Amino acid sequence: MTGAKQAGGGEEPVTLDLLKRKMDDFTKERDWEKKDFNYVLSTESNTANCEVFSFTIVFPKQVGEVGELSEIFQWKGEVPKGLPDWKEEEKVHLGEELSDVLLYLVRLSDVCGIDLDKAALRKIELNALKYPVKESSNRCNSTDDPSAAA
Ligand SMILES: Nc1ccn([C@H]2C[C@H](O)[C@@H](COP(=O)(O)OP(=O)(O)OP(=O)(O)O)O2)c(=O)n1
Repeated sequence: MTGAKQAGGGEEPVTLDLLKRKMDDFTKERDWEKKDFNYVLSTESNTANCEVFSFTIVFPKQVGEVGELSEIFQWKGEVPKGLPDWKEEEKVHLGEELSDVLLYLVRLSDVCGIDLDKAALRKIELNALKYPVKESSNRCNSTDDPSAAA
């Protein structure tokens, strides 16, 4: 990934943590936290640490963004890697929709207290165990989808 401009002029590498912080700032600056997640803070002493929220906006909006992303590929048929035939503005649009999905995902995991870096790395390890190289290679030459049977 490339870098993001820092206040001092240097570049900070783009990480999930940077995106998380930027989304948090974005939401706080606009006072959208309550609106986004409809926080309900308990007033009862025995449940003082109870902080609940419902996904009134962010989760449905993310699902909507996935819809917008899939719409870009509607009627495109099979597309070659790197999208060599696509116009520059189509690629820019694709980048925007991919980013919307990523940013909402980062925000959702942050508010849920999920360490997405850790969870994703663990999932990649689990995937490797589920689909051992020996039994899963040459998938492209096969009409069977080994993941369907797993
Ligand atoms: N409560 C919100 C609303 C928006 N965003 C940010 C995350 C997304 O990257 C982007 C989504 O903005 P829009 O809802 O305006 O959606 P689009 O950018 O897709 O515009 P449109 O739906 O008009 O194509 O803004 C956010 O963080 N929190």
